[in-house]
Amino acid sequence: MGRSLKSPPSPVACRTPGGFAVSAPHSVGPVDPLERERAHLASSRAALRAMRADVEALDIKDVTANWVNAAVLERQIEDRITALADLAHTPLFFGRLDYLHAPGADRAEGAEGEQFYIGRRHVHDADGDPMVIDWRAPVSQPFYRASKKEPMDVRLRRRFGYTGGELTAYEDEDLTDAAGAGAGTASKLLQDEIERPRVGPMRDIVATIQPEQDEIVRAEIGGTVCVQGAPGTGKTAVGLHRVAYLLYAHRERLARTGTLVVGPNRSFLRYIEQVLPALGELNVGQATVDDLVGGRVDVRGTDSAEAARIKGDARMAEVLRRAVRAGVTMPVEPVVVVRGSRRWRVPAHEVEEIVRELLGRDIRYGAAREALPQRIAHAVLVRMEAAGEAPDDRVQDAVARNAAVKAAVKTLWPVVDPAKLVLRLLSDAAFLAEHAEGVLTKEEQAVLLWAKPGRSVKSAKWSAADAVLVDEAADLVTRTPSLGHVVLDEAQDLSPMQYRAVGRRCTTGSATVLGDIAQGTTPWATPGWAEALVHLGKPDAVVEELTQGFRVPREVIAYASRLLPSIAPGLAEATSVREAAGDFAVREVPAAELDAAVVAACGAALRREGSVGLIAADARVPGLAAALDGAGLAYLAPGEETSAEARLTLVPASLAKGLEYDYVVLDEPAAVVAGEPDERTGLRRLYVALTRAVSGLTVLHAEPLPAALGRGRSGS
Ligand SMILES: Nc1ncnc2c1ncn2[C@@H]1O[C@H](COP(=O)(O)OP(=O)(O)OP(=O)(O)O)[C@@H](O)[C@H]1O
Repeated sequence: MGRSLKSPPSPVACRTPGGFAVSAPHSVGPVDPLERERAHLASSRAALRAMRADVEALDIKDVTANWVNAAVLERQIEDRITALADLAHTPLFFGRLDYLHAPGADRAEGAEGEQFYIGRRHVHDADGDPMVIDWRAPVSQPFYRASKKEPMDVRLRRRFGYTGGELTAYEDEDLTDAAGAGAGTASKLLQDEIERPRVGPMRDIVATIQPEQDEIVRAEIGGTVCVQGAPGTGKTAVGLHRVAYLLYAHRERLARTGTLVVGPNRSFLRYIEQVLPALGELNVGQATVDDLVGGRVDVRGTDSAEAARIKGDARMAEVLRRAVRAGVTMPVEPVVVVRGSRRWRVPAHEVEEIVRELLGRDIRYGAAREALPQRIAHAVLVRMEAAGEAPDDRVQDAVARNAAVKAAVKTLWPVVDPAKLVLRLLSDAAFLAEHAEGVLTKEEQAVLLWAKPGRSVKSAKWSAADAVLVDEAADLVTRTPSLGHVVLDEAQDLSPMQYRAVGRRCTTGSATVLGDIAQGTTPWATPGWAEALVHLGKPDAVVEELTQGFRVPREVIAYASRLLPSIAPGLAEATSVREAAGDFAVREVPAAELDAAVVAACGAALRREGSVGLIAADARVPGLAAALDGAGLAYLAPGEETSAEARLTLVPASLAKGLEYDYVVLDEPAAVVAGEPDERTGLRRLYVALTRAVSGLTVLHAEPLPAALGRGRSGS
C-alpha cells in the first residue's frame, strides 16, 4: 500500500524545521496527526502575519538620502506587503517532506532527518527558522520528483487537502517501500485537484506539478526550452511556473533584465494574469506579439492571407536589410575641415574606405552612423599629427561635430526612419523590386504592394504584419534591448518574422516556447519547431514533449484526436489523466432548431457546477448572442472573469485558444471549419474548439459533420 488518506500518526517525531514546536492552542501537543498539522498551519499563519507586521512597521524616513530612493524603497515595501498577504482560500502549505537525513548534512549514520512543509512562499518564525519552505527551493524539489525508485533521501511525502481554506485531509506516501515501486501510485488528492470544477481565471498548479512538468519548470536559465504538447497538457501552466521559478532562482539578474509572458490575445492574457501574482510574482510583463511591435505605427488595416504569409516570411528580413542600407552612398568628393587658419582634407577614396569598412561590419545601421563622423575625424587627426600638431580627444570630438563632417555623414549615411522605409517598400514598386530582386518573385512583390500607396506613416493603413516589418527595420537601425527571459505561449501561430521579433527581445536572455503544431491556425505559421527555433535565434533549444492531458476527458480527447491525421499527421494523441469519462454528446438537429437547441444545451450545462463555454464560428456569434438574449441567459465575453453568478461565456472560435470551461457547448462544427481560409486551418480551429472542455462537451450540428470527424460516432 503506497498511499493512505488520513493515515494513523506518523512514526516520525512531529518536529518542524528549526525545531519550531507544533503546539495546540492550550500548549498540549495534539495527538491526532490532522490536528497537529492544523496547529502547524495556525502557527505558520501567525508567523506570516508577524512577518507582514514587521514590514508594515518599517520606518524608512531615516535610511533614505533622497526622494527617488525613498519612492523605490516604498514601492518595494508595498510589493512585499502584498506578497505577504495571507489569502484565506490559498493554503499556506500543501505538502510535507520527511527527509531521512538533514539535507546537506553528511549522510553519516545517525544523521537526523528533517521535516519541511512546502508552500507557495517562505514563512519563518520570530527566530528566523523556516516554518514553510518555498516550493521553488532546492529542498522542495523531491516533493515533485521523488519516487519509490528514486526517493531522493525522502522517507515520507505528505499531501494536504483543503476545503474552503480549512485543512481537512492528508495523504501519505512511504517512499522507502521500494517493493511497492511502480504499483498503483494514483493520488486521490491529486486526482480531486485535477477534476475540480473550473470557475474564474486560471489558477496555479503548484501543489500538483508532475515530474515531467517539473523538469521543464526547473530547467536551467541559460538554455531555451521548447515544449510541444497536446491540448491541456499544462503548457501554459508550466510556462508560468517556470517564470516564477526563474525569478526565485535568479532574482537579482532578472529584476535587472526583466521577464515577459507573450500570449495570443488580450482575453487569453486576462485569463492567465492572476497566476503569477498568486505565486508572489508581481513584476512580470504580459503582452501579445502585436503589443510588442505596435509602438511605431497604428494598426488599422488587414492583409489577405497570401500577403500576410509573404510579409511573415523570413525572406522579408533580407529585403529589409538591403533596403535599410540602400541609402548609403560612396563619396565623390573629399571632406574638407577648416580649423582656424588651416584646412584638412580627407580624400574621397579614404572616406570610401571608411564607409565600406563600416558596411562590412556586423553592427547596427544607427551605430555605424554614429561611428562614421568619429572615423572621419580620426583621419583628420592623423593628418594634424603628421603636420606636427598634438590634438587630443577633445579635438577629435570637435572635428566630428564640424559642419563639413556632419554634412558628409548626412549624404553618405542618411538617417533611416523605419516606418517610412517600410511605407516606401510597400508603396513604391521600383524600390521594392530593387531590394527584393532574387529574394521574392515578381508575383510575390505584386501581392505585397498596397493597392492604394500609403501617403504618410500616419495615414497609411498598417496591418499587424506590417508592424512586424517596421519592428524588424527598427532593429536593423538600433538594437532592441534584450530581456532576461521570455515565455512565448501558443507559439505555433507565429510567422517567422514574428519569431524574429520575439527573439530579438531575448538575444542575451533565454526563452520558453510553448505550443502545439496541431493547433496552428494561421496561414503564415512556421511548419515545425526546429525551423521556428532558428527564426527565434535559439537553434540549440531543447524540444520536450508533454503528452499527459489534464483538461480534456478521455472520450472527448479521443473524439477530437480523429482530426490529427488530417491536421498534424506526426503527432501522437494525448492521454487523459482524468478518471471521470466525462459527459459527451454529438447531436444532429434540424437547421431551424439549431439556435434553440444550443440555448437549451447551455441552460442544461448551467444547471451543473462550474463554468460553461458556448463556442461557435465567429460568424455565428451575433445570431447566438441574440438567441441567448431572447432566452434571458446572461453571458460574458472571453477573458471576462466567470464567477458563481456569471458562468456562461460566448466564445468566438477564433478566441477559444488556450481557454477552458467545465462544460462546452460547441455549435455547428462545419461553420467553424468554413470560417477559415482553407480546410486544414479550419479543422485545426475545430480541434482547438473540441479540446476546451474539462467535464463535458455537447456538439450540436445541423449541417453534416466534417468528414474527418465522421468516422463512427453520431447521435450518441
Ligand atoms: N500538474 C497539474 N495538476 C493539476 N492541474 C494541471 C496540471 N497541469 C495542468 N493542469 C491543468 O490542466 C489545464 C490545462 O492546462 P494548460 O492550459 O496549461 O494546458 P495547455 O497545454 O496550455 O493547453 P492548450 O494547448 O489548450 O493551450 C489547466 O486547468 C491546468 O491548471
